[in-house]
Amino acid sequence: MGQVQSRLTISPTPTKLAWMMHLRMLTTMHGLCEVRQCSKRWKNLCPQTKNLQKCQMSSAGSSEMLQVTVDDKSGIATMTMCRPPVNSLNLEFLTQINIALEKLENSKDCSGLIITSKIPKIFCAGLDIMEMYQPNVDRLQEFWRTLQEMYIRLYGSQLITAAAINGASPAGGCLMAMSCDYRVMAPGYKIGLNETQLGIVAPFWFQDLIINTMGFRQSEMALQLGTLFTSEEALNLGMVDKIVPQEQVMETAIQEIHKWKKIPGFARQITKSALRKPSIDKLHSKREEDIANFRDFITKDSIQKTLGMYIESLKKKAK
Ligand SMILES: CC/C=C\C/C=C\CCC/C=C/CC(=O)SCCNC(=O)CCNC(=O)[C@H](O)C(C)(C)COP(=O)(O)OP(=O)(O)OC[C@H]1O[C@@H](n2cnc3c(N)ncnc32)[C@H](O)[C@@H]1OP(=O)(O)O
Repeated sequence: MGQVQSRLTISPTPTKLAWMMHLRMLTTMHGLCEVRQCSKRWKNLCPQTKNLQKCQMSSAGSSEMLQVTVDDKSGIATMTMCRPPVNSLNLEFLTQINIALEKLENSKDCSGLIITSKIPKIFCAGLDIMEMYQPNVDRLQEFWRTLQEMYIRLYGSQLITAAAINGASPAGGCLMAMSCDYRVMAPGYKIGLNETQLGIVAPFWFQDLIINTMGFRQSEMALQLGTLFTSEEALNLGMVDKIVPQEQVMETAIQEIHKWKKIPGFARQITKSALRKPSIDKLHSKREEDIANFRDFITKDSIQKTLGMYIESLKKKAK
């Protein structure tokens, strides 16, 4: 019974049309022709393979930034991020993630999704800071819309989603992990919404997400202080659900999804949707306003100066 899951499919609504147009515009603007080709290739490949379905999506110039595999037997997909050096989320990478999320959501063979990283000691360093520093304003706005899209897709996914956090996960990396249903983390890494430490502000939907995850009081402290928690602290706060040794992170995520799969899918999905819909609807209703706020905030001289200094500090640290 647990295996028979009905899934909300993306119908050709105005939202879907807008999304397709958005993707088309991106491919034109940023030369992402390979993304489109690869997403076609994904469609063609999957029915032909027998057991492990493998999809590799790459954008022009960089191969295998995102690897997606679907285990035919269990229906569990694994999305592995591999964008060196630190899996930072730029426009192209986010676009690939969104395309993959859409495909998996619409695939009748997929019931669960694990997000993880191939880069040692890093889950995801959050947004690519270079997208926000001395930006082209059109691209900056597209970048933010694409991040909103990722959150809407992942937090609102009908799939059972788990983050296998096998490395550092600050800011946007934490957003991605908290958008999943379950988080398993290796010990000794940091996770949290550290935006204020960079002199920037986590927008309302980041704030809603952390509040939904670990409650108001702890969130207001964490958000104001921009705290990066150790894995152990994050476990105590409910930001992550389990800590296991590094080499057991993936297997634990798989086992957890199997556990969730035993619950009748329709009941689980309706419950998830009821719990998460208010936050998602809020972002939907304020989407354009949020993009304008982000643009106006990021392009302020004082914020550009702060970001410049932060980039310098990261570079110095890296030397
Ligand atoms: C009124 C308000 C209205 C609206 C809202 C407005 C605002 C803004 C909200 C914006 C939200 C932002 C969310 C974010 O995600 S911001 C990004 C935050 N991320 C971080 O702070 C992480 C920074 N990185 C690190 O802490 C470390 O790099 C990390 C722990 C991930 C890994 O450490 P490690 O020692 O392994 O590597 P490093 O030597 O530090 O780095 C290697 C190279 O990678 C570059 N790097 C690191 N992080 C980023 C990044 N996020 N983006 C781009 N590049 C990054 C780093 O500079 C090194 O590069 P090189 O020097 O080798 O070239």
